[in-house]
Amino acid sequence: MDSAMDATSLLVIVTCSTLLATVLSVLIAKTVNSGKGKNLPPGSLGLPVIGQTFEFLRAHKNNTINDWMEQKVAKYGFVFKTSLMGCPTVVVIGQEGNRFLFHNDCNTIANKQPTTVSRILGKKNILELNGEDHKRMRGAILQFLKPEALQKFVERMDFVIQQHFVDCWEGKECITVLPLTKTVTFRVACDMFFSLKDSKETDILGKDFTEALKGVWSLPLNLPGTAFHGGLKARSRICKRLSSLLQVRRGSLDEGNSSPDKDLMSCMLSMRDENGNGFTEEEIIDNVMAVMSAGHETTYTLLVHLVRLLALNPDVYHKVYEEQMKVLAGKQSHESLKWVDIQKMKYTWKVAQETLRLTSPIVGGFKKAIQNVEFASYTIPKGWQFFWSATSTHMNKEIFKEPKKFDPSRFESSVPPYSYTVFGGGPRICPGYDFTRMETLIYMHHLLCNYKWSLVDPHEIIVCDPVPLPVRGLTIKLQAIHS
Ligand code: HEM
Repeated sequence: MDSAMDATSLLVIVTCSTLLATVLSVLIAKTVNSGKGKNLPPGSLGLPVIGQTFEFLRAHKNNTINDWMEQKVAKYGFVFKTSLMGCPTVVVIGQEGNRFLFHNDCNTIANKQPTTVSRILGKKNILELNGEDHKRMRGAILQFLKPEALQKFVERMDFVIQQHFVDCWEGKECITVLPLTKTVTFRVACDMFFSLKDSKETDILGKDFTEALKGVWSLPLNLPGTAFHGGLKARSRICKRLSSLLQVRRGSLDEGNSSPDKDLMSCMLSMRDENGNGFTEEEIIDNVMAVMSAGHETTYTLLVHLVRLLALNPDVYHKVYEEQMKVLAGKQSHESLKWVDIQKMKYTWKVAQETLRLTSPIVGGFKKAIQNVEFASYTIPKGWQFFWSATSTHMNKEIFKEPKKFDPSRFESSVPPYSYTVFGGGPRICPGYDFTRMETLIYMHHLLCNYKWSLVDPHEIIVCDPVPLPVRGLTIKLQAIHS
């Protein structure tokens, strides 16, 4: 009964809001066309708006977003207007567009997230902040994520990952990669961000995070049974748990049993601005949640595709294997990896970069025009949103020759600016780059040094929900290496 009501109200709300959005878009389109810049290529504005959003979402889900974009580009060029999520949108593809969006000041073009982001991750989370507030919070997060600070964590991360291989891989002939990478990356995050090591507790928190993230990727409809409602409930459980962990971290700092560089929470608790003011509990909790959400799905998606693409490309696998064996040869038995070892894994990181180019966990992002802006001689009116597409730029054959081919050697020389945007760009470029690199390389080292593997289904379909992943989680056959 409940779910029938939910479905009906959902349909009514979607229909009403899209009708309203259609009317608004047509009105706004008229405004644009009377603006001082030349008119934007029509794209599809004015056609039934709901169709565009559904087409976009369907293409995203089926992992055919690049084909969808390619068709639009062939028809309208690299800048065109359409309507996505009920909002008039300018899609901008390519280096010039990326440069324009990443470097515009926040009084002209601001970060824009769906309302679900602030409701689930909290209104103080970094993704919601602009200007000075954003700078201050980003500075604090980078204090922990910058390479100089991360170096101290290599051994700790190495320990969690090695333990994961012992617990979940040893003695198995077959495993499914996706749930395991999800667990290990979450355990690493809990240890690094608030020193939580208990695996039962991290697994409970992990389930709540998964539910909260489903709420982020849903319609903001707070009715029992909806993903958004479940997400809000998960958020309040997470906040309760993070709040009690915060008291523990604060207590340890006050008693002198811990230091500010122990984990992200301790680092944020210890920071003071020039007036001696620290962050509030709300700011710390919202931002620990934001960092975990931004860093978790993205990283395990990369690991799953690395396992997949190495199995499909034996030549590349052999080169990665050689590199990891060289690193291993320089170590004492059971000695943990060090920062200097990570720096030796250059080819393995190129393979990861190429994996990200082909299967970017983030297809692109939305921004919003705060006032009328000019781009490529077009006037884009205040209130419109922009969509920048990472994956379409990555598939541009002018920049990446044979773009569909898996070829890590393209990263042997530097790629042109604003063409590889897997981590975004400008003042909001992903601050988790070095963390991702470190975790990925430690994981690959232990995988390559201990196992050979093959895919049970080399043709497993990839779907985006919301990140691109093999639909059945990528089952592999394992063979232990006794080195
Ligand atoms: C494969 C891994 C990852 C990918 C592909 C990725 C990608 C991105 C992208 C595209 C953005 C938006 C940039 C923009 O708007 O210009 C972003 C922002 C962000 N990422 Fe990552 N990310 C990854 C891993 C991580 C990790 C491991 C962390 C944390 C440990 C992290 C933390 C963040 C944060 C906090 C932001 C918001 C930055 C801001 O608004 O200033 N990310 N990431």
